[in-house]
Amino acid sequence: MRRLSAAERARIRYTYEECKATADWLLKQTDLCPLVGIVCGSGMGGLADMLKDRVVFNYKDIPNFPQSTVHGHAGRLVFGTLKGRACVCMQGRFHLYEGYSIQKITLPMRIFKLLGVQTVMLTNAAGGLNQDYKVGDIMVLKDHLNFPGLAGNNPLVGPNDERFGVRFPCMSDAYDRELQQLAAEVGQELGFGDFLREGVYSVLGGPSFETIAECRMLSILGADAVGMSTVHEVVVARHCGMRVFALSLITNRAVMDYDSAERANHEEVLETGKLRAEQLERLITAMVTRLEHNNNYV
Ligand SMILES: O=P(O)(O)O[C@H]1O[C@H](CO)[C@@H](O)[C@H]1O
Ligand code: HPA
Repeated sequence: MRRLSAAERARIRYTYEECKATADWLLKQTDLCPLVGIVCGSGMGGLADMLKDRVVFNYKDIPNFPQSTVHGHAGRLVFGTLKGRACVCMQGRFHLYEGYSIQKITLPMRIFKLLGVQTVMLTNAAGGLNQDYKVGDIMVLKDHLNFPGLAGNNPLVGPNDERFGVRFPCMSDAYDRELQQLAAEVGQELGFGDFLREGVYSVLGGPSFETIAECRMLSILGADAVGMSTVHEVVVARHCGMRVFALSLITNRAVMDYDSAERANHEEVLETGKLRAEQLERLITAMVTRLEHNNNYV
């Protein structure tokens, strides 16, 4: 992991004007006006490679942007086209456990909004809690359990700028139902029915993986998968009015049994990402293509 400077750590949030300056800086250097923003989960950075006519920015060169510190998150913002549709893709996301503030790890969502993005497609690697899930399943998120948020760590804590959104945003419609339906249709057409699921994602702070008792608790509470990301981005994306689609690649089975010899580890997470890379790319591409054919979707 790269060491963070004291100044990088200290900064908590950015103003509307600072976010706008970052978005304008990016827009000045590309002719593309992306309507779709994609976030690559751990080991899923290959999704960014499917873009054509790419303009690539390293996070370290983007004003106000944090830096990626996690293996499997390259740290590049990639503009490009997917079947003619202008997209922007985060090849690497930020997590709470990297030491950034929750406002800072979600800054890219506000930059997406100011770039003109209308639909955000988030991906993540997650541990499967649902006993029916297998490693390699793709779970479309229909809802979440926001544990940091329930404990007061919500990215919208602090002064609210109405130019982004309202003080008290609704979250009962966080995951766009039409986009969930679209994923189901496209998944069937691609022959992915056997490994496409829908479920509830629970987010914890990490970076330690869960104990057996924690996994059992999450399962009892209705979670189908567990991870350390995505939900914070969803809250900020919804606050500023973007439509959200999210999926989890089940990279490992959460350990629920004291007799189990399984141990969660990041290497397995990255390996599973590689195994399903092609199907993930096909699903996202087909969905984006369908967005293009129906303006109601964006
Ligand atoms: O959620 P993404 O970024 O895919 O990463 C997941 O993979 C890492 C653990 O292996 C954690 O960061 C977890 O959140
Ligand atoms: N727990 C938390 N985060 C994860 C996991 C897990 O089992 N797998 C991938 N990300």
